[in-house]
Amino acid sequence: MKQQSFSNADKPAEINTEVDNKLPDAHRLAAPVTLIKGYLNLEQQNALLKEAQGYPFESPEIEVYGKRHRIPRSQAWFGDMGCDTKYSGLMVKALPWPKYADRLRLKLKRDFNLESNGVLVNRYVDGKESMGWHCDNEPEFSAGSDIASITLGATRDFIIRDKVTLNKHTFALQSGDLLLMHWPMQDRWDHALPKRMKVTESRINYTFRRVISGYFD
Ligand SMILES: O=C(O)CCC(=O)C(=O)O
Ligand SMILES: [Fe+2]
Repeated sequence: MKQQSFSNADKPAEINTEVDNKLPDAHRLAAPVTLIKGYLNLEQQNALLKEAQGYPFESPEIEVYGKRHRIPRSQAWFGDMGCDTKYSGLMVKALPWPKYADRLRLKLKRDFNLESNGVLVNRYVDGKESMGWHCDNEPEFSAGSDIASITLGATRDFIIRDKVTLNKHTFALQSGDLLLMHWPMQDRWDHALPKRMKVTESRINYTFRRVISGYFD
């Protein structure tokens, strides 16, 4: 596979996870997200967790500053035909939708009119696995579309950071929670899932996205 530029998420960034609550409210931009706690019930969570055990997760090796290392998590991409993407700088062809992931996509469409044609699934086996600061504004993502993020398994801190003020908000995402990242959040804010060494359980995250079909053809 041809190696291309790596994404910021895989740079060994220093992650300062301190929440900045010092700025008065008037100096903060409203966080362009909506958090829906307990969006999925236990039955729905379990069906997805079971299904995810069969996903073909991959943890590609990439080169960062001349050194090869595997990304500190594993990932799988499902989508409609032609809805390919890139992650960690590598081209990824869409695999066909698994049953429960597709049902969840339809539920998001019904509940929020969220249009998605692909989902990136990330698996973090424990708190040593992580994702660095980045934003999801790749050119293959359709303008004007929100990204829906679903958490299953371990509770982990998800941090968003204003690109200009560096003001941060932390969300302790729990199993079943939904976080909607509203367009154009990706232009104004970065986000990260920092290491949490005390976490021993695994976490699965689904981010439903809308990509431009045939972008890489
Ligand atoms: O695991 C998460 O909550 C974040 C995932 C993420 O930011 C991404 O897949 O782009
Ligand atoms: Fe992201």
